[in-house]
Amino acid sequence: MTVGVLALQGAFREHRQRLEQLGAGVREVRLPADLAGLSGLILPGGESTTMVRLLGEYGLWAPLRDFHASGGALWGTCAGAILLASEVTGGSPSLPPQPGLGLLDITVQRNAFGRQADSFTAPLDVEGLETPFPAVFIRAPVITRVGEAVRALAQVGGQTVHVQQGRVLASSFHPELTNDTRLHRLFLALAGERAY
Ligand SMILES: NC(=O)CC[C@H](N)C(=O)O
Repeated sequence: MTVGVLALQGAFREHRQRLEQLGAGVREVRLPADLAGLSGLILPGGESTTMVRLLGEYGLWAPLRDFHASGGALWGTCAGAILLASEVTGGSPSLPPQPGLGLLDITVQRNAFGRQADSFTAPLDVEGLETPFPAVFIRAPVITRVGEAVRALAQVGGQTVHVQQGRVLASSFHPELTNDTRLHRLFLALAGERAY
């Protein structure tokens, strides 16, 4: 089984390392053709406005939606979670709303923890894990609305930060920046359910 990491910008190398630590085959994805034969794809953290622009330049919007429709698992972390959302808030009021892939029925608010709590690490209780996960938040978004089909799996201070809808996972934090590989392992299990 091979999984991909979207490698346009951001923390894709760290995701790659975690996946390789677990023995998974990993491919960096930059072009539509790179998606062929993958079981899952991680969209990393970074800067979502930049990634939105690059998705257009590399012609990836429709291929990513097709990848999802054909059963590929997706996991967006931080900026990647913003890319997956059906609605994005928290951008500049003078700009049109930032577009998303719309593969996850959530509203996500960018930079939601404000300046004072710009970056922090919190032990996070995640449904499905026996002990807390050390979650690193960096100018993180929060999920302010979850659709009926979406399960909220973790919260910080009453804010939802980790969700699942079918074969799509999204996390507000950076799971690739710690040595804890449990969430990557769960993602590989989800991706492995794809039949080839
Ligand atoms: N660490 C991150 O991925 C930050 C996300 C960034 N604030 C954005 O809106 O895209």
